[in-house]
Amino acid sequence: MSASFSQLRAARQTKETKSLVNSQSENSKATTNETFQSAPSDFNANGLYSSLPASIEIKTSETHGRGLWLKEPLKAGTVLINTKPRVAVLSNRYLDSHCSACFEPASPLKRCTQCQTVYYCDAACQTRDWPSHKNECGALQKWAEAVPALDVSVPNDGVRCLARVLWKKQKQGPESQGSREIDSMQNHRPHASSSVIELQTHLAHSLVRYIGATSPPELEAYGISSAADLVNLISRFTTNSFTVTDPTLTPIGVAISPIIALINHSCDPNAVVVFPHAASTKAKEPSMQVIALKDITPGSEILTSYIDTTVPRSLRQKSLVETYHFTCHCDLCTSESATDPRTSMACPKSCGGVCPIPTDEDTDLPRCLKCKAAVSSTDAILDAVRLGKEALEKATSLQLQDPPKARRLTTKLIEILHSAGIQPSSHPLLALSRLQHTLLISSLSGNLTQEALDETIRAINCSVIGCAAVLHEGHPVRAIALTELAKALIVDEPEPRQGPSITYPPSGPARLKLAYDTLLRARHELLIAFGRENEGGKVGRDVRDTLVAVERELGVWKQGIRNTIEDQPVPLKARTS
Ligand SMILES: C[S@@+](CC[C@H](N)C(=O)[O-])C[C@H]1O[C@@H](n2cnc3c(N)ncnc32)[C@H](O)[C@@H]1O
Repeated sequence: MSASFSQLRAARQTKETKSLVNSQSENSKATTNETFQSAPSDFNANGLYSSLPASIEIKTSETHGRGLWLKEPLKAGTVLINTKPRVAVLSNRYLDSHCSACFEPASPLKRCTQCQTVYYCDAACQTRDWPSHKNECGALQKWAEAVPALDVSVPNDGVRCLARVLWKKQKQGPESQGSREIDSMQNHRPHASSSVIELQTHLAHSLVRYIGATSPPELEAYGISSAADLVNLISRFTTNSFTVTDPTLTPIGVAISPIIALINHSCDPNAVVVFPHAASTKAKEPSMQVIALKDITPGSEILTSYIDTTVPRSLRQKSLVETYHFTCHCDLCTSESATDPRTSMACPKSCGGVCPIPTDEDTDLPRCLKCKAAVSSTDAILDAVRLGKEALEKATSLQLQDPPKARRLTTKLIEILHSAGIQPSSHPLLALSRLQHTLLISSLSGNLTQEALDETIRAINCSVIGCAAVLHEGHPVRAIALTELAKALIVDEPEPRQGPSITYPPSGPARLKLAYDTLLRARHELLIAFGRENEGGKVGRDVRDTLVAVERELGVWKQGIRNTIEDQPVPLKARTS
């Protein structure tokens, strides 16, 4: 079986943004303790959210604002909402490698001859994108002429996305359904800190310059009659935008969907937002879907996660407050369990139990939950965790600029944290493992050695184990990590080891069998993560095809063994008996 590492994708950010990989819980405590009311019927009477499926209704509460609630039971892996983003832009980084209409990577791509900035697969993609690109084309040219340096010759992703919102508003009119849905997205401007206001003001200046408005009356065509209107729009964008991801969850763009933005957050979500890539041979545009991660009962709120839920509660709460201005009261955040796998380490007496990782705030020594042994070497553990966090920050910032350095840093700190007994699901070990796994995949070349391949497999296996402990079955991050493990296991071994396999990963036929079992697990999870009706998205369909090929190979191998056995001379003893 031969596979290549070029198929395995790298560069995924450890940090999730509200988007892709949103996960959630069935009934969070917050929802059970409060009164949620069906939204006034004028939501729909006004024509807002008219594309909401009949199985879903909008309800409101004082603490959460509006949210989406399910009226019918639904199974994990069911598509709850399938919509086109209102606007979407490719990130600057991918403008010359991906088509700006369908967001697919292609080579060769055709460049827009006017702005020379965006690329398309073909004339069909270009024609489809023209209504959105029309204003943008001229604006990009003017921007490039005016800027002082090449590295800022295209405005940032946020400015380009917001400009597309404004051009759409101008075309459809400020009173159109689309414009009103954008205007009714949650706005946190009154709660913004002074540093956020400064940032938003800066963004507002860039936006006005980019769309080419030179006086306030010109902005009225976009439904903007004051500076406050402009900053409100930017504030809504911050709270409600989504990260567009490619099939392996690499962030490649930014999108806005007012309907999907109605979904509230839980750190233990019951649904995820994905860009599954249609089952058709060629996706025409990035479709955005909300998929049930768990079986959901009628009368439950649909909840996704806005943030990376593999990190401990304190970090989750910090990013939710900073970006979304609320404190989460989901089951995961309010439960008192001493055994959060995000903050646990092995028993210091190696009894097989776990204990909480010590913190600076502890007044008593943490103890093993099984044998009650105390963790006495708290200073050494605190040091290891602190170093791990510093290395994670540094390696994350170096991952694009200097990947070998980032790789060395992650490898060193993973070893230190392992020796300190930190569990693979704990922070920052899991984050470092995920980063290392990504970096190792992208570093593999044609001259692959057995050692490098096995090291990569072990690293991916660590992140699979960690993710499985903290993310629900079928979570896209978990499903993709399993897929990458399976794909690494089927790469041809440069020097297969002889004799019985006692170490991980095994070699030879045992490796192929492990690859097959891992592919089966990955397929099961992909069907949930990216939807059964999408056949698990693009990756799910690839895994299905790979499974068929591996089955054939395993069949040949089993047949070969049978033939070999049948070809053996009958033992002498048997002949005489
Ligand atoms: C994307 S919007 C979700 C829809 C929003 N509730 C609305 O009415 O438009 C995100 C905002 O909803 C609120 N929100 C979301 N999840 C919440 C939660 N679990 N608890 C409290 N507020 C929440 C916060 O104000 C957050 O900034």
